[in-house]
Amino acid sequence: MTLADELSNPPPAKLLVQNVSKTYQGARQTVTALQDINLQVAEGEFVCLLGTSGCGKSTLLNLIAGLEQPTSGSIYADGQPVTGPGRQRMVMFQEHALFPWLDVMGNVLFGLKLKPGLTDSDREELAMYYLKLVGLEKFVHANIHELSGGMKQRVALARALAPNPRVLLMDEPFAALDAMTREQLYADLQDIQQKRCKTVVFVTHNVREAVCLGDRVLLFSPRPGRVHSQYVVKLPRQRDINDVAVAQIASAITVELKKHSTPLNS
Ligand SMILES: Nc1ncnc2c1ncn2[C@@H]1O[C@H](COP(=O)(O)OP(=O)(O)OP(=O)(O)O)[C@@H](O)[C@H]1O
Repeated sequence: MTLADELSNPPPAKLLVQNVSKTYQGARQTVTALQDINLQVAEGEFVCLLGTSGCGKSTLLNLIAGLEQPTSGSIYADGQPVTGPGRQRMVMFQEHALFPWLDVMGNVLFGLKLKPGLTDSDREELAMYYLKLVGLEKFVHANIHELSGGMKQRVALARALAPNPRVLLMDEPFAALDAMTREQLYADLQDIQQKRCKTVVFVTHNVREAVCLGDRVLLFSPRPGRVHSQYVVKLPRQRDINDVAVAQIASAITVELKKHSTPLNS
C-alpha cells in the first residue's frame, strides 16, 4: 500500500442487514433491543438512524461495527459477513475517546500505526492531510486538554478517517456540542463525505440534524426496537439545518415519530 493508494478513494462499501434481532439478558428481564431489522445501505449513501432513547439505534450501529454480534440474523459489508471490528468500518462516538497523553498528531497517527507499507513520514503526511481536512492544521501539536469540545470531535473525525475506511459509523458525534459548533460540523461533514466518498451510518435523536445530513432517514420505534418508516431526503447539498425545506421535512418526521413513541414508563 503506497501513500498515493492511501489518499485515493476506495469505493465506499455497501451494507446489508438481514433479519437481525438482538436481545440482552438482564438480571431481571430480557430486553429485545432490536427485532427483525432489514436494511440495505448503498455505496456512498448517508443513512441516519433516528428515534427516541432506547429504541436500539446504538445497538444496530455496534452490530454493523462488529463490536457486538446479533442474536439472530446476519450483517454483510460488501458481501462479507461482519464477524468483528474491521479497519473498513470506523466508529466515532459522542464522547471523543481521544488519548489524553498523546497530542493531536499523535492521536491521528495512532490509527495509522498498524498500517503496513508506509514509512513514518508517509504516516505523518497522511495524518496532516486529515488534520487539514477537518480544519486543525494549526493545532497539530496541541494537547488534547487544550482543545474545545468541537475541536476534540474534529480530532476524533480525523482519527476515524485516517485509516481510509469505506464506512463511517457515527453515534451522536455532535450531541454534546453547542449549536454554532454543530452547524459548522454539519457543513464540514457533508463536504468531507462528498470528497472522501464514504458510506455513513449516523445515529441521532435530532430530527433536523437527520434531515440536514441524511440521504435517507430511518425511523425507529422502541420496545422492541424496529424500523417503522423511512424518508428519502432529496434536498440538494450543501444543506443548511436552518433551511425552511429542512424544517418542513423535519416537522413531518416529528409527527410520524410521535405516533410511534411510547413513554419509557408505559
Ligand atoms: N449491554 C446491554 N445490556 C442490557 N441491555 C442493553 C445493553 N445495551 C443496550 N441495552 C438495552 O437495549 C435497548 C436499546 O438500547 P440502545 O442503546 O441501542 O438504544 P438507543 O436508541 O441507541 O438509545 P439512546 O438514544 O438513548 O442512546 C435499551 O432498552 C437498552 O437498555
